[in-house]
Order: sequence, then C-alpha cells, then structure tokens
Amino acid sequence: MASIRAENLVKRYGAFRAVHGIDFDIADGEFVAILGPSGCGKSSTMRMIAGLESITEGAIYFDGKRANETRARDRNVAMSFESYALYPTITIYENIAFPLRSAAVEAREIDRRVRDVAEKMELTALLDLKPHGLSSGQAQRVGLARALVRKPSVFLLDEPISHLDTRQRYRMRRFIKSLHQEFHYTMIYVTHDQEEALALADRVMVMSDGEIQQMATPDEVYARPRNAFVAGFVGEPPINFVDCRVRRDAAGWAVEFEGHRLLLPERLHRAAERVGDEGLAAIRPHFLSIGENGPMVIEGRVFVTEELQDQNLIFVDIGGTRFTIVAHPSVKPRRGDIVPVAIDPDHLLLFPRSEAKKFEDLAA
Ligand SMILES: Nc1ncnc2c1ncn2[C@@H]1O[C@H](COP(=O)(O)OP(=O)(O)OP(=O)(O)O)[C@@H](O)[C@H]1O
Repeated sequence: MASIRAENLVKRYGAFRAVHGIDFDIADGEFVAILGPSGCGKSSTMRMIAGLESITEGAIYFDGKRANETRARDRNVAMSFESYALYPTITIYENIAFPLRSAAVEAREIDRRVRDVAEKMELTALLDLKPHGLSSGQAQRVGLARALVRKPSVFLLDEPISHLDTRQRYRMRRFIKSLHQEFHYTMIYVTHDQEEALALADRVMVMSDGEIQQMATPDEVYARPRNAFVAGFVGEPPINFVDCRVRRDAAGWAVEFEGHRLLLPERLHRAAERVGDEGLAAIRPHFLSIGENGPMVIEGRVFVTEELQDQNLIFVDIGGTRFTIVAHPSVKPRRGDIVPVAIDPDHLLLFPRSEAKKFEDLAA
C-alpha cells in the first residue's frame, strides 16, 4: 500500500486548463472518492496519479517520493475502468492469471494467487468458463480480480460500475467496500454519483471546474458543505436554496425571506458576518417537516407529491420559492393544500449569494 500526495497539480491540454493546481493528501490504506460533474477534471487527476497522463505542473509523491517521472507500470498502480475488456478466447482463470504470466511469476504462485482472489471475488465456480455468457456484474468482478491479483499499492477505479443495473451496482458496491475493509488497499474511486461516493469512501474529494471544492468525510460534506456548490451536489433529493437577507439587531443574527424572520443559531454567526447583506440560505429536504412544531413555521402551498412507500416527497411553494420536503409516508397532503412548513434552524446553512451562480450552472 502507499500514501499519495499532490502538490499544486496542474493539467493542461493545449491552452485548456483541466486541473487548476490542486493539493491533496491520501493516507496509506485510505479510500477516497473523487466526486464531481462531467468535465470537472476527475479522470485527468486520476490519470496523472496512474502515470497515464503527463503532469503539466506540480508534483505527485508516492510514499513521500516524487513520482512525476516514474512510468505507469513502475508505480504498482492497478486501474479498473467501466469497460473491462476480457480476453474472449481464454478461461476466466487465464484472464485473471494474465498479468502474472506477463510478469513471469512462478506457476505455483500464480495458481495460489488466482484461486485466492477468485474466492474473495466469489468467482471460484466460474474459473473454467470463458467470458462469453457472463453477466455484466460477473465480468466486472473478473476485471477487478485481474487488477487485484498483482497486489497493487494503489487501486484506482474510474466509474467502474456506472453501466450496471441498479441491483448489480449495489452488489458491486458491497464487494468494493468489503475489499477495502478487509485488505485496506489505498483506493481512489472516480464517480459522478454522490450516493456512491458517500456510501463507499472514507473521504470525498468534491471537484468542480478543475478545483477541489472540499475534501472531507461523507458526514462533513453532507452536514457542513464548504460552499453552495458542495451543498447542492451532495444529497438526494437535492438541498433547498432560498435567497435571504442577513440582519443583525438587538436579538442577534437573523435571516429574512418572504417576510419571515429566522433567528440564527450561534453556529452560523461567523457565516452571517462573512456573507454580508445578501445571503443564500439552504436546508436539506429531511430537515423540513409539515406541522406546527418548531421555532419557525411558514405556510406554503403543495404543488406536487410523490409517494415512495418508505417516504413521501412533498413539493411546496413558499412565496414563489419551491421547497422539497421529505415526509413520513403517513403525511399525505393534496395538491393545492396550504400546509405549515416547520424549519429546523439547527440544520440551516448559509452561503454568500454570489455562490448561487455555481448552483445554477450545476442545475442547468
Ligand atoms: N485528451 C484531452 N484533450 C483535450 N481536452 C481534454 C482531454 N481529456 C480531457 N479533456 C478536457 O478536460 C476537462 C476535464 O476532463 P476529465 O475527463 O478529467 O473530466 P471528468 O470530470 O473525468 O469528466 P467525465 O466524468 O465526463 O469523464 C474536460 O473539459 C475535457 O473535455
């Protein structure tokens, strides 16, 4: 296993800057997900770590040693992509053994390692078959087994399961997570799927426009997003945003919107000072409820509901701003009903209004 450090990492393709000088540390044995929308520079970052793409500026260190000039095959990095090109004419056993045969590993050692990895990946029963006829989930597992059999120091996965159906995706997620929990590989996992990133990783590196917006644990990026972009990209259904005015008077700091006023908890006083007059308040759909209980209750009009058996999604219009509420399945207002919406100020977030622009780009 290895630790990885990046210092001021830049990737340019001609005049276009895809990665803008990023810094990060990944500890030995850590599982980091690189999360962001299409084109944000995730794959470029991963490919620079793998040595498949040259580094325009800055440096990468493996275990503290500069690796910019180290060739891809000497970095002991395994990569697994969405496409898992297996060799069709040889058995699963030989497909997994292939990288070891190329490296002239002794036959008994090959056999031991292939059977060992096949057992971990639940492939033992398939070893004598040819790839033809495997399900896409099985083929993906063979691809992972082939990457792992070399005992890499770093395991890189680029959108490895995005093409699978929902059931297979859950299954593969469990596999990947258990591989990490059992063997503590240093793993870097590129995805645009926030749920996957939060479910799998020890820390999530959220990227947009070639920059790291936040690198923190799943709990932190969810509960304490550093900016409106992270708040909007992480969480399902997406967070609610509303323009607000930020005020301070004898009672303390407060936000106002649509003629309502909400006193801010102490946790948000520094943010309120930083934001200035024009703010962007945000609250997750799970922290709004329908009912009279709470320090702030505002009336809204229901315009759509979605009943999802384990929860109901209720979409409410409050003074022209649309809010999503996640409610208990027993809460079933009808379209057009006027309902009291309770806001839990402990879960309110506050950003500068200027960050709304990034959120709009994301929604576009
Ligand atoms: N070889 C290349 N030549 C020119 N531009 C490139 C090249 N590879 C990537 N880019 C551009 O660099 C930017 C970042 O690409 P990258 O593939 O790193 O993003 P990504 O976040 O992985 O996106 P995706 O999820 O769509 O793969 C994009 O605008 C892309 O078009």
